[in-house]
Amino acid sequence: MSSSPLAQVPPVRKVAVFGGTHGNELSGVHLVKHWQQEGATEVQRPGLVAKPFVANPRAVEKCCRYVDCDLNRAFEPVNLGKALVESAPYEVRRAQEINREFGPKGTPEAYDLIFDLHNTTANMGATLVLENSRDDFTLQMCSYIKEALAPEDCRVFLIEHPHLKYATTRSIAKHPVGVEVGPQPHGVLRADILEKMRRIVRHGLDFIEMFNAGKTFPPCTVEAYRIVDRMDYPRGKNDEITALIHPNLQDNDWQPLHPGDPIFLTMEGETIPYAGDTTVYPTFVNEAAYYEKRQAFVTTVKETLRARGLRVFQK
Ligand SMILES: CC(=O)N[C@@H](CC(=O)O)C(=O)O
Ligand SMILES: [Zn+2]
Repeated sequence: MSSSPLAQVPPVRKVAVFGGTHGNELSGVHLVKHWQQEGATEVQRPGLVAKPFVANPRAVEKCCRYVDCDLNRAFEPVNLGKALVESAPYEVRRAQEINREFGPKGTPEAYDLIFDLHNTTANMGATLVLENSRDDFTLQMCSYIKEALAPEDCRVFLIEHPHLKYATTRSIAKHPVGVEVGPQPHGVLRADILEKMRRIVRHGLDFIEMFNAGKTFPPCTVEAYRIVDRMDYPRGKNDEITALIHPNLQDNDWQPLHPGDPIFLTMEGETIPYAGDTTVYPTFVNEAAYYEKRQAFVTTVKETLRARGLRVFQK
């Protein structure tokens, strides 16, 4: 009989909670400003420091996603390393500042963990966005958060992919965790959505506290949805969208989409079916911010991720 070896991971002491990576996603903006004002007592735990931080203050001030370019795509090593000219986009300059304070990305000095708070107009509920399917610590934390929120759903969305992955703000941390909660229109605050986000962060911090204190976590599995493709809207002349998300698909994030199921509805009333040849799980269905990215929804496949048993490694 063989047992999977225990993952021994250094303590997670430098933690940040980012809001306003997108300035019009208001749950994270509001929570982070609140925690900054009340002295961050709600996010402090013995054995760690959690810093609430507004990632894109200029976009927050204007209540828009970004000023020059999407901050949550700006953390490519080439961007972070390049010498800045006067005319560099605001978000590229901001990415370098953030990388200096919380990174540098990929170095031992980097923050241990960043929660990056986002909202979506899609009906995704509570979602944890992961970048790495083999990070035992983060998977164990997701498993803990999912259990703590049950019977409410909390999905895990995995953006690990050879070319669909994007260079997120949180990717400068050793353990990046995106927190995506919807549906909420951008520029709007909803108490139910904010509360879900708040509970995820609190449970996540509880987990980190227990881990740092020496608790051993047994091996676990986490059901995840791995990104496989992006689907654009049908487009006509001048690149105009010629069909809308079909009512059968609208609000049905995470529900199985079978070959031949309706995905779009044209202005003439014609239904456009899904042309793939396997069942997929759509998400980010009709996300407002993705029209400009030519993305009507994302398709995912379900996958069971395995985490080894976990214990803190003390030098
Ligand atoms: C609607 C939205 O902004 N979603 C995020 C997802 C993430 O943080 O990974 C983004 O596209 O950056
Ligand atoms: Zn966002």
